[in-house]
Amino acid sequence: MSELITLSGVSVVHKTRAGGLLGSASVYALTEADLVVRAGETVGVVGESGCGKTTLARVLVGLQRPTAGVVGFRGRSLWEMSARERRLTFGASIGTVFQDPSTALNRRLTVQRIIADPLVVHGRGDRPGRAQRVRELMDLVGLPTAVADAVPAQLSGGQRQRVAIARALALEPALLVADEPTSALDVSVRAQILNLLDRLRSELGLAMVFVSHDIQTVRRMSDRVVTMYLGRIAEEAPAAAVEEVARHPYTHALFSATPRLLTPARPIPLRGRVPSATNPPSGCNFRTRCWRATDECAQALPPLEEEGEVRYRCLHPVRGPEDRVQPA
Ligand SMILES: Nc1ncnc2c1ncn2[C@@H]1O[C@H](COP(=O)(O)OP(=O)(O)OP(=O)(O)O)[C@@H](O)[C@H]1O
Repeated sequence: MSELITLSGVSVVHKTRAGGLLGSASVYALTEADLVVRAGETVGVVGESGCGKTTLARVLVGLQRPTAGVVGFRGRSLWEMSARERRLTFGASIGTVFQDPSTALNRRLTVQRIIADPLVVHGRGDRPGRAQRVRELMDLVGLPTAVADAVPAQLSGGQRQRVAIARALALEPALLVADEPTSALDVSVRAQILNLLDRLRSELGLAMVFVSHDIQTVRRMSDRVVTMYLGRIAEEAPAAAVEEVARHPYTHALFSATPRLLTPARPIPLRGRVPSATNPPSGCNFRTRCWRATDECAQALPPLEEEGEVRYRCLHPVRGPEDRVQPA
């Protein structure tokens, strides 16, 4: 599969005034991320709140310029393109769906105007051609033609997210980046939107980056799971067998935190919160919450290990059920 987007050593550091009298503080939102997204595949990104998932998504869609590293798009460096070229080529190739459709859509515009917007901005087609394309897109995402002249406030949450998805697909992108696309929706419509995204990626051959804090959803939606912790990619593993093949304790901790029907939850407590991104722990940044950590974990960032399709950074990887249990 050809490479669509590559991140090489990509970091995003925000300077804030949180330092008060001491001056500015640095927030390490994303640190030295290496990632490849290939045509047609779905990459799921998972981690707790504040782990840098949205920052990664914003880098992938070109909304966030990295403070270090290279974002490559079809072999070219994104931030070396002119702004015009970036918008015309990259902007048209990547669609974005964010968490909350009520804030992502212009409240004053009708559904058909919202969906047509990217076509207008990119000068695609004439007026009748665009109207035809809007009808096709509405049909594709399951929106009834009756809502074409409605404004977002007249729609349900699920319908609003369908509008956002239709708009994201208007320019026939090669990649759709969906950042927590169902988190703001009622539980009853979440499955419908996930099914829609699943159908679209197979029907349209789309590549997708699917971001969620819920590892079960990420596993279901993806070919590959990327686990993020405190701004770093901790692990990458094939989705189908992730629970068995994952080596990083954090990936297992995320699984243990999800409710399950058939097997009892594993006894891995994910204690406390993610530490501050202003002052991340040295070495392995998960060590302060990890039941397998030793003094060695504080010394240096663990090297990248590769076992088949699994890539992780951990000195004490999980290799069997006994490693998943916290010692008494
Ligand atoms: N513009 C900004 N200025 C300062 N800090 C920021 C900014 N954007 C993000 N951060 C910080 O960067 C870190 C990563 O944030 P990010 O939103 O990427 O995490 P996330 O995993 O998407 O979390 P959530 O699930 O809550 O959206 C957090 O500590 C956040 O507070």
